[in-house]
Amino acid sequence: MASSCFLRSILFSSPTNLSSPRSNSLSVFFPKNLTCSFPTSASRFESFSVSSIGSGSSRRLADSRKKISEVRSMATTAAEIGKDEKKRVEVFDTEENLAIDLAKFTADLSDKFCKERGAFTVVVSGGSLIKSLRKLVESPYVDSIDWSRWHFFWVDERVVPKHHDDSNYKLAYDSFLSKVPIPPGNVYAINESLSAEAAADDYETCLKHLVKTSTLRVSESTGFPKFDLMLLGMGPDGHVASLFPGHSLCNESKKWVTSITDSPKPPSERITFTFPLINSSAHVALVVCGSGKAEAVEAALKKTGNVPAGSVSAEDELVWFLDKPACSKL
Ligand SMILES: O=C1O[C@H](COP(=O)(O)O)[C@@H](O)[C@H](O)[C@H]1O
Repeated sequence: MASSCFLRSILFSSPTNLSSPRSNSLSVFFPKNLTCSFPTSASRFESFSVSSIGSGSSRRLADSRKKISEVRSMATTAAEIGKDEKKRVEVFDTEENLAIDLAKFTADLSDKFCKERGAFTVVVSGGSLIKSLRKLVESPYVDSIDWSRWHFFWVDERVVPKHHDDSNYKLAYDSFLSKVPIPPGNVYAINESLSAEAAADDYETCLKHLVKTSTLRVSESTGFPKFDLMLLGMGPDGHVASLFPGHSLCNESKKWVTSITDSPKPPSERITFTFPLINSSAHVALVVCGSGKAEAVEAALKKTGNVPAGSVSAEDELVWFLDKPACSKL
């Protein structure tokens, strides 16, 4: 059955061309279950240990001219610690470098899935994550990514009009969707004219339709849809999507999409993917910046507290993208 999922036209605008500075990631060691990134050369370590946030040294200026293709190789992944080979943490000296690496990470997955299956299913959160995606709509990615193969979803949405400042659709549209040629029919926004409950059901129906047409894969282990990539932010309280600490929705095990009418963070009415759906994704990136989130990062990664972000997993790969302030408690 076709869903009434609201499909919105996308405007097109010219890409901007910006130089691409390199990124730097450093090692963070945790008691268990993590694979971490660390610098493999003295220059990379020096670059971090001098707290190069906003640094204008000539070395970094020279580095900043290095090609974007070098960025990822410099953030060498290594050192598996513990059992969970699917989880790793990358820490960047600046949010700028994080954004560069996140763009490369996303573009590489886009290439892989477009080649393998002719489609790339991407889910985004709202909030600060969207700003950290800005490098994707710049050169070289804006021209090299096959946007026609993208299918674009939201992990959660506030039940407000699409032009409302609280709308996650508006946030993504203004700084991302309006700048790339994703076919309008591949952008799956909620039908905000419905109640929260009906909008969640409608979105789930939409996903079921996409499973039937094989646009969405299904996880062999869970039976839930398996998105190729989920790009998530985290709130200062450790919430992800609209799954808040202590809320019963965190325990939902059957529904794919559900509604909340008592969100502790306004607006109160929202729809959200459930944990089983989120955790059936092939790849998940959890992107967290700022010292205001350091305690929640600690609680999630060291398992010292019960925060929703600590329950996020992925079938193939979960990567935490952190800036230095966000990992200050680790
Ligand atoms: O309300 C929400 O908050 C979270 C976190 O937002 P941030 O601005 O602190 O990064 C976001 O991931 C979620 O999508 C949004 O609805």
